[in-house]
Amino acid sequence: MPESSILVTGGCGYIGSHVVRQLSECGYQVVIIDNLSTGSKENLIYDEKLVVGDISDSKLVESVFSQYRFDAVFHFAASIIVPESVKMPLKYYRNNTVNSINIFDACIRYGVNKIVFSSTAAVYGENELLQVTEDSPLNPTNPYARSKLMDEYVLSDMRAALPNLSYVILRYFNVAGSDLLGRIGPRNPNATHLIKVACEAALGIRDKVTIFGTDYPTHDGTCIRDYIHVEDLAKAHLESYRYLRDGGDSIVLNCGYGRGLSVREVLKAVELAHRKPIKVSEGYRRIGDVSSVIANSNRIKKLLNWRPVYEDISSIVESAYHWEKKLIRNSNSERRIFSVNQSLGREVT
Ligand SMILES: NC(=O)c1ccc[n+]([C@@H]2O[C@H](COP(=O)([O-])OP(=O)(O)OC[C@H]3O[C@@H](n4cnc5c(N)ncnc54)[C@H](O)[C@@H]3O)[C@@H](O)[C@H]2O)c1
Ligand SMILES: O=c1ccn([C@@H]2O[C@H](COP(=O)(O)OP(=O)(O)O[C@H]3O[C@H](CO)[C@@H](O)[C@H](O)[C@H]3O)[C@@H](O)[C@H]2O)c(=O)[nH]1
Repeated sequence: MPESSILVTGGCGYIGSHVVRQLSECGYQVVIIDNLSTGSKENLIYDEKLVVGDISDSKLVESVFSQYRFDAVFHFAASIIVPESVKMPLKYYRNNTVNSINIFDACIRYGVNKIVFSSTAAVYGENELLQVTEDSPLNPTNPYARSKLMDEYVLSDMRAALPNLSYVILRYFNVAGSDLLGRIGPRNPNATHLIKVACEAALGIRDKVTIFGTDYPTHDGTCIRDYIHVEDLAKAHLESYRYLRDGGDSIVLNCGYGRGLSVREVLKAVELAHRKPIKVSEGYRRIGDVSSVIANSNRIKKLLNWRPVYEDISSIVESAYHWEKKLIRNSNSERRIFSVNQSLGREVT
């Protein structure tokens, strides 16, 4: 029987690849399924085993589960853009709910009884609370959030039917930043996330950043979010796995720091990293957005051996900013090689 490993769906994506990197650095064997729709092979720096394919493909999923012996599944693969989910709801219910069931079903059939699942703070929706706990009312306001909440219900029902199964559902708040050594980071060129967009605007990839709504009932009229560094979030996954291996029961955990920052405050932090003002315009509210969502993170601190390390917004923004700079440097040097080869009449592959 082959040595047991961890299956990571969506492991070439932004968050998944940081988790894969940390798992490899801790000596775990990792197998990844990714269709590379938004992820990239370049995010795998330790040459982990990658199966390029779609989790909707039952035959492919079957062949992966039958080929390896998995101790756990970390399920990241999903579509993640809130405004797109409002325009294309079925894409989200299909990829995030139906396709997740495909993976969960394989877990049951192959006796994989530990699942770490990527959920979202978006399941809380609009709320009047200073901080949301895992037991706060759930009121998702867009198809993306509802598609993820359905997965949570599916896992909870599976657990009720199969006492051997245990899961950790991690409700991520707003994830940002990148690997501190600048090896991996968010690569999607069509990013919509505030910090990436603002860094791109600072560095001239976009001409400006637009604030979506300045009339929210918050201290400066812009939306408030709890931004978490991707390195801290990745660590929460490794600790979740250890918790499950130690026999921990199924749980839902908020992954945030418990402090909220407005859009304007985030833009200030980007200007500080850039050491110059960035071009900002004020626009209308974006459909599907809620005014404020901040984590109460007492439970994760109590149940896992997890303590935030990069809580300061400047750490998050600086790593994001340096990553964007590196992407620009790399694409410029690729362009230079391309034009040198062209002028030498070489075929460029
Ligand atoms: N980024 C955030 O702020 C945030 C917040 C809350 C929750 N999440 C959740 O975290 C997870 C990862 O998000 P991310 O930001 O890394 O996004 P991402 O788009 O970078 O990563 C998703 C990965 O899944 C792959 N993928 C998508 N559909 C697939 C399919 N059908 N089959 C195989 N591979 C598929 C993509 O190619 C990509 O590599 C998602 O489940 C998302 O809902 C993200
Ligand atoms: O160009 C931009 C981009 C964003 N925003 C605002 O910035 C805030 C954060 O937006 P964004 O970075 O797009 O994240 P969210 O829409 O809050 O959603 C993220 O965070 C959620 C958890 O809170 C996850 O579920 C989602 O997957 C993830 O996209 C929101 O108020 C947006 O209106 C702007 O004003 N201008």
